[in-house]
Amino acid sequence: MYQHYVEVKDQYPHALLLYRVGDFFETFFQDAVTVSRELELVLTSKHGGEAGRVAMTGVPHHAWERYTTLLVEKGYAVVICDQVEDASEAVGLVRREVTRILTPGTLLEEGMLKSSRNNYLAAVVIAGTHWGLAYADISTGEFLTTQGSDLEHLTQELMRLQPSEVLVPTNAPDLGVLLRPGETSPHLPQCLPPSFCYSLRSQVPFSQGEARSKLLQKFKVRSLEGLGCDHLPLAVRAAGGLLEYVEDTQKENTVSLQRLRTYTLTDYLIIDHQTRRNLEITQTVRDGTFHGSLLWALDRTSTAMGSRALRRWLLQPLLDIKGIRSRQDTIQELKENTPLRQDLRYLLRQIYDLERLTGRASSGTANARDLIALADSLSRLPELARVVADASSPFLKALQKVPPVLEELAQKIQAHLVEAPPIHLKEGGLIRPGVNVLLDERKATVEADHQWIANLEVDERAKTGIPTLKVGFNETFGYYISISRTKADQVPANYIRKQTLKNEERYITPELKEREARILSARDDLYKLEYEIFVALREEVGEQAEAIRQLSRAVAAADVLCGLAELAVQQGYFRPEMISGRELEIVDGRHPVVEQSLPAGFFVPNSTQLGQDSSTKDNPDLIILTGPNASGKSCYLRQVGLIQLMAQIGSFVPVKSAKLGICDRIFTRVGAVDDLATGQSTFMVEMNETANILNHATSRSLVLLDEIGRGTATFDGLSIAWAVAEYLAIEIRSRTIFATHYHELNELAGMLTNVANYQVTVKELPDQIIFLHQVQPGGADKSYGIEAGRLAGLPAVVIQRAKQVMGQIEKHSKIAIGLKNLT
Ligand SMILES: Nc1ncnc2c1ncn2[C@@H]1O[C@H](COP(=O)(O)OP(=O)(O)OP(=O)(O)O)[C@@H](O)[C@H]1O
Repeated sequence: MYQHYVEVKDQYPHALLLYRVGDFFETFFQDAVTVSRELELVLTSKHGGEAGRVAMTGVPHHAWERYTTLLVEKGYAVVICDQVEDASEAVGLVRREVTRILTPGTLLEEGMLKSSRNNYLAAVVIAGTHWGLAYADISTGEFLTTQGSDLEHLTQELMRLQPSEVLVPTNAPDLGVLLRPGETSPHLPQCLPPSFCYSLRSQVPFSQGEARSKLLQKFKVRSLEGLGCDHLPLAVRAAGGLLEYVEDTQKENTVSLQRLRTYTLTDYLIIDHQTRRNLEITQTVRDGTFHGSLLWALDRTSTAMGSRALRRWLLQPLLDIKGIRSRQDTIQELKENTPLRQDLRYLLRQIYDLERLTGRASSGTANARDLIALADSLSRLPELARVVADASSPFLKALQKVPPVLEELAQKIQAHLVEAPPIHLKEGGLIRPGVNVLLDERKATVEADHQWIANLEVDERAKTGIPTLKVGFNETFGYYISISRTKADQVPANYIRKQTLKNEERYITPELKEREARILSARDDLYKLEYEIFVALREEVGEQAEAIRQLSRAVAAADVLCGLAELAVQQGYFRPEMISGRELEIVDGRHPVVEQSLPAGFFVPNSTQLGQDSSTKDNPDLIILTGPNASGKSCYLRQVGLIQLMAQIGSFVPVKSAKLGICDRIFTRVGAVDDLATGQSTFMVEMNETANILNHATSRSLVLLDEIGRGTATFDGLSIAWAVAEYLAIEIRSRTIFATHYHELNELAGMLTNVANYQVTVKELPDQIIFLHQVQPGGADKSYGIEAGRLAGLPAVVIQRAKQVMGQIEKHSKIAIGLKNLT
């Protein structure tokens, strides 16, 4: 056995090998040490012949999923080598084979996945500054590919996807290594962010020829034109290499991936990683929690599929007005029609994760409970179709027809499987009576046998006169007759003693043993047939995978929109008018997350006007926003960004009314945090982010700047802030809100027609400042910084001195800047 173990282990030197021995999955040698350390399990050792004492750590076979999940979460690849024949039937060593390779990106099992987010496996191919990226979620079947020519975009796309594992073809000698987050290798291209798991793979499957033929073969097409990637060699190489890896790791499970879809980054609103972080779209900046994020505030979905879809939409808002409007139409219909919305939500809540259940069915890992859940969900779809029968909006119409084949499939599953089947598939109890004649016969035989055993107990009690006599069964001895030791002298002569326990003696009789052989083989035949019927049923589901998934996608989208409609009703959101121009007009906007964290009515709404074609002071391109600390500048900035982003996923927004031009990108630069991980100072992070904005923003972008130039000397900082504001207003003409404590920037408005000053107002009382949180035209003339210091408890002498110093500075410094092109 050890020899076989070592042979298998040699093929997977970089993975942990879980090797089935009896009721355990064992690990040996160094793997045992690692597993014992990582899972805090006892490390034992056993004599292993020539190998001497062998370290081992085992986990019970029925709990392998739980333990494997923990190992995979810690960034290990795990190889499962299972027994593939019945130990009792084996001649010599039980045959074992690798049945599954689990890596972070190739999970299917329910307990290993998070229901509200996709689990992406990605593959990258880099050639100079050009790159190809493919990604798939094998649990839901999504499979996409793209290509680009700027490595920065590759990084941004990976940050959007947050893949669990990234495949990288290399010439590394140690192929097969899985680098855990933070681990480095000289073979990993520099541009790849260190926060992911990387699998170093051979170049071969990622070569043009191999990858291409893999895709052609998988999707049964003659050319890649239909998949949209014929002209994108790097995208093809990434997709082909990814496909090969999936097949390699899934072994006998065939994964049904949807048809490969090619996409372009410029099809979507671009939000870079910093902006996604700053706008707290999926997690908060402060502590990285979901609670307090935009997704948290917006998610009113009823299904896991809807929840995943909403996350995808928020990370990839649209540019296409038509697409946005058809989402809006659906929300509008659902918002206006309360009974429709409520009925739909009620039914959606009864639909399980069809996408992943289908994935497990088609890969052969679904159990009977999965199929029951799938059938129950499918059988809700006709009801769903009836509820939306009169609906007129696009996403509801998509639910109006359920292919009859799916209805029939649901009925068939329900007719075949018992209502509450066991988890194990090979121990019977799955199939209803009346499904299969042979099965019913076998059941009758097994039942007759049970009856025979029950009668035997009664008969033997009568024969022997021992009322406590029992017939029992265990896996080692089979059936036996148990008699308490005190009655042992009354045992008939034909009883053969088999085992002596503390209080009982166990016997067999030739008659019982003969019958036992029949009973056990009848039972095995029954279980086998039940399993075969189940597998055939599961395969039938697998054949309909594409149809089920197509409908699941429609259900997920309707769920997202229904949730957004519910949100719009609960929170008083309205439909923004989406236009192709540059105008951004928000009347009484609110911050969607802060508003929900405050008591009702406490949030102060504020309006915004930016970017009309003929810019005036009322409709500037750039707003300089001043106001004391904690008055609400950051909140206002983010509010505008979030409203624009929500509008571009098709959602209604927290406003009284809004007219919003489509943005190509949203940029933010918000309060600097030291990026210790990359060894950059606060100021350098700030400058990098600002450079990125100035190099990429267009007149269609929305730029939100919260302080620039704070991390350096005042005059340096002010000078940079001035030059940046001027460049944005004159050269780029993006729509910009620039929050700052440098009041000098207010002078810009006097020189440029497309710049306006706004301030967040406060009310000053003798010993306190009241924050009104109202944004009004005009620049603040005072920064209240010293006042804030006093309120925070700085000693009175320090405050006094600070006022003196400020007076001096104000007296001596007279800044006259003027405009770049006017000087
Ligand atoms: N419109 C509003 N209505 C009600 N409360 C608000 C509003 N805007 C901001 N707040 C509250 O004020 C607090 C401070 O806001 P914010 O952080 O935006 O201030 P700031 O002006 O950016 O401060 P600093 O200059 O110190 O960064 C927020 O936590 C929020 O609770």
